[in-house]
Amino acid sequence: EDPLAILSRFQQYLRINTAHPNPNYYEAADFILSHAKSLSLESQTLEFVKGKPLILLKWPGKHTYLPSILLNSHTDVVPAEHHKWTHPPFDAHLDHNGLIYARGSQDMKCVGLQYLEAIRKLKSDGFEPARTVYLSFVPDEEIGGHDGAEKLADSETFKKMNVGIVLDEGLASPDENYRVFYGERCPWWLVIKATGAPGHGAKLYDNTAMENLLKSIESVRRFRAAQFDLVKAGLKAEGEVISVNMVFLKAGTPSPTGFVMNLQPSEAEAGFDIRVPPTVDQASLERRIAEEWAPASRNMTFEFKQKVSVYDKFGKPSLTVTDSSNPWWALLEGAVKKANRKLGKPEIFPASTDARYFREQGLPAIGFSPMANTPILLHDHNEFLNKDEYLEGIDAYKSIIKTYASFVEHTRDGASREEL
Ligand SMILES: CSCC[C@H](NC=O)C(=O)O
Ligand SMILES: [Zn+2]
Ligand SMILES: [Zn+2]
Repeated sequence: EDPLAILSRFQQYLRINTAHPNPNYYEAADFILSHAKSLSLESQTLEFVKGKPLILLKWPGKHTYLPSILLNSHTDVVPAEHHKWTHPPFDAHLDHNGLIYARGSQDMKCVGLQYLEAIRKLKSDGFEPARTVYLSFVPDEEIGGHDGAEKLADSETFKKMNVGIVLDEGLASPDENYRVFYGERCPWWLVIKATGAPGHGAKLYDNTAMENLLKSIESVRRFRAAQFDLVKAGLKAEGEVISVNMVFLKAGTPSPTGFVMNLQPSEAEAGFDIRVPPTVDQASLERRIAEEWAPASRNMTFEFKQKVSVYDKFGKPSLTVTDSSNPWWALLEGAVKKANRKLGKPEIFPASTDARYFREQGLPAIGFSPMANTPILLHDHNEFLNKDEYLEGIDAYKSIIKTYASFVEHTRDGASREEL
């Protein structure tokens, strides 16, 4: 097929404005459904929450008893500051260097459509899957996924799908190897609050709210620096340390001209975006927060706006095993190799994706977006993807989907289930 036709379908998807806070979900749904129809895939629109359609597509496999493959992607994108872009973020402009500029070109409309294009190619080759392949196009990932992937993973529909492996998004790779993720850090959004006696701005006294809060901030900063040093020294990867970033400070007594300057306030608070690797002992971080960052002895309290457990529902760290006990790894590696590409060392995703809802269920989930030789531009201005990288990604998925969908587990005596 003419690559321009393939690229023009990608551009069409990118031109649908699904940015928060008002994503045009129905237009995206119609677009995906029309593709599904042209590919003769079974389709279903699930609306767990009104106005937020989730599209589920099915390519039935020959062996319905085998666990299925789920290819997940989110249809929403983060907002863009239009005037700061070289090309408008929803034009999907293809420039003379072959770069397609658009919000969602990396995160992650590329992947959603690459799945479909790969299936289009496999179908035209006459390939028939042994395992059922599902595709989910979910809303709301960028705002937490609660009305999207989380509801899907908790649903009866999902149980019936008998999913055995999930593929979801990864990150672009500046070098020639694709990046691949076996887990992700858990978001803990912490608010700490200090109280203290108010008093005259000229008076030095102990236990003010500001002083109490500052002691905590100093303690958090020391911890942050120590974690960051491990990364700077090359001892740990970004996803292997706990990140803590202060995201707001709130204190002071407002006045018509700003803040009252000679009054020490009785309350002060700060917010932190903390990301916790699933390899971390959760209880010890909880103790640190309660004893060092917000100790009651210093008149401090704390609250989590969000706190995702590092453990799955069976109490195990929410990580997908990367050794030989998980055949999907070797299969992925082999399939990527067949497409003449290589995978980097498995990493922990530094932020959050919908994959956590599937790992939470105890399922293996792999984060992977086939973008090599590409700067990491997700959520940035001028997000772009090279057209050839996009097209090669389709071939990578073609190989992966073919490999995964043909995989028939072998029993210990070497006979496949099919033969038994
Ligand atoms: C934790 S809910 C928000 C999810 C968001 N995901 C992508 O950026 C993130 O901040 O990681
Ligand atoms: Zn994403
Ligand atoms: Zn994102």
